[in-house]
Amino acid sequence: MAAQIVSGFELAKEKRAQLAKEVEKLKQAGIEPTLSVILVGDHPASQSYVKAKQKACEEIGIRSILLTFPADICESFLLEQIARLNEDRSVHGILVQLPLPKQIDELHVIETIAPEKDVDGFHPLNIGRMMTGQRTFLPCTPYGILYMVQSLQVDIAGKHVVVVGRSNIVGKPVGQLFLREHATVTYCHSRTNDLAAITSQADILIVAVGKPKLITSQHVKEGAIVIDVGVNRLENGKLCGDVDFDDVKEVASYITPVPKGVGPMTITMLLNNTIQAAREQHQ
Ligand SMILES: NC(=O)C1=CN([C@@H]2O[C@H](COP(=O)(O)OP(=O)(O)OC[C@H]3O[C@@H](n4cnc5c(N)ncnc54)[C@H](OP(=O)(O)O)[C@@H]3O)[C@@H](O)[C@H]2O)C=CC1
Ligand SMILES: Nc1nc(=O)c2c([nH]1)NC[C@@H]1CN(c3ccc(C(=O)N[C@@H](CCC(=O)O)C(=O)O)cc3)C=[N+]21
Repeated sequence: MAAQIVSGFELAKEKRAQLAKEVEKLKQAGIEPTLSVILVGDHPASQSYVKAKQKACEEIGIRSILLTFPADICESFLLEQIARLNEDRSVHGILVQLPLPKQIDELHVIETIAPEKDVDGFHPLNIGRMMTGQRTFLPCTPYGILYMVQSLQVDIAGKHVVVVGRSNIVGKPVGQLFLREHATVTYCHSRTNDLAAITSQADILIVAVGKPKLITSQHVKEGAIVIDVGVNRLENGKLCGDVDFDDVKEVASYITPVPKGVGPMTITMLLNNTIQAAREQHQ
C-alpha cells in the first residue's frame, strides 16, 4: 500500500488560521506582534526564504520589519544592530537569516540576540531550556516536524526515531524534541557506517542532510513514517527533498512531500513563536 502524504501545506493553513485569531486578540489589547528579520548579503535562496516569512507574517497580521545589509559588513556592526533591536520595545522577535558571510561568527551573533526575542530558538540558553524541558522557544523546523507527527495521532513514546543529520538548526534539536516525547533516538551523520542498516530500524525517520534522493526504499522499514526536511534545488530549477519520494512512498506508511511538507510548517512555527514572544513581553 502506498504511503499517505502528510501535507505540511494544509496543516500550516489550519494552524495559521488559529494564529491569526491570536494576533487579533493581542491587537485588541493594544499589542502589535512584530518580527524583525535581518538578511546579510544577497544569496538568492535566503532572499526567497525571507520573502516567504514576510508574506506569512503579513497574512496573519504580524508586523515584519526587514533589515538588509551588504555581504561585506563587519561583525561588530551587525552586533550593534541586534543590540538596538534588543532595546526596541516595539520589536518582539529577532531572526537573523543563516548562513552568514564567513567574516561573521554565527555563534557571536546568536548569543547577542536577547533570549526572550530569539524566536528561532537558537540561543544557547534557549537550547539548554529545551533540553532540560523548560518553557522556551522551540526551534521552528524541529517544532514543525513534531507538530506534523503529532497530527498523525501516533504514540511517539517508545518509538525508534532515527535522525539523519546533526546540524544545530535541524538534526540535533529535532532528536532532542523527540527524546522529550519519550522516543528512543539515534543520530546518523556523514561518518555513520552502514547508514541503511540503521535507518531501516526506524519507526520514524527524519532526514535533514541536503543531498537529493539520498534515502531510497532500501533505507526504510515497511510502515515507517518518513519526514523529509531537505530542500534541494535541482539544475532544472525544481525542488527536491533528501528522500526519493516515488520509491519510498511504496514502503512508508506516511511521507512528507517537498515542497509543501516541512517548509511551510517551519514558517508557521516562526509565526507561533513571534506571537508567544509578544504575549510574554507584555505580561
Ligand atoms: N524545510 C525546512 O524548513 C528546512 C530545510 N532545510 C534543509 O534541510 C537540509 C539540511 O539542512 P541543515 O541541517 O542546515 O544542513 P547542514 O549542512 O548543516 O547539515 C547536514 C548534515 O547532514 C550530514 N550528512 C552529510 N552527508 C551525509 C551522508 N551522506 N549521510 C548521512 N549524513 C550526511 C552532515 O554530517 P556531518 O555533521 O558529519 O557533516 C550534517 O550533519 C538542507 O537541504 C536544507 O536546505 C534546513 C532548514 C529548514
Ligand atoms: N535563522 C534562520 N532560521 C531559519 O528557519 C532558517 C534559516 N535561518 N536559514 C535557512 C533555513 C531554511 N529554512 C526554510 C524555511 C522554509 C522553507 C519553505 O517554506 N520551503 C517551501 C518551498 C520554498 C521554495 O519554493 O523555495 C516548501 O518546502 O514547500 C524552506 C526552508 C529556514 N531556515
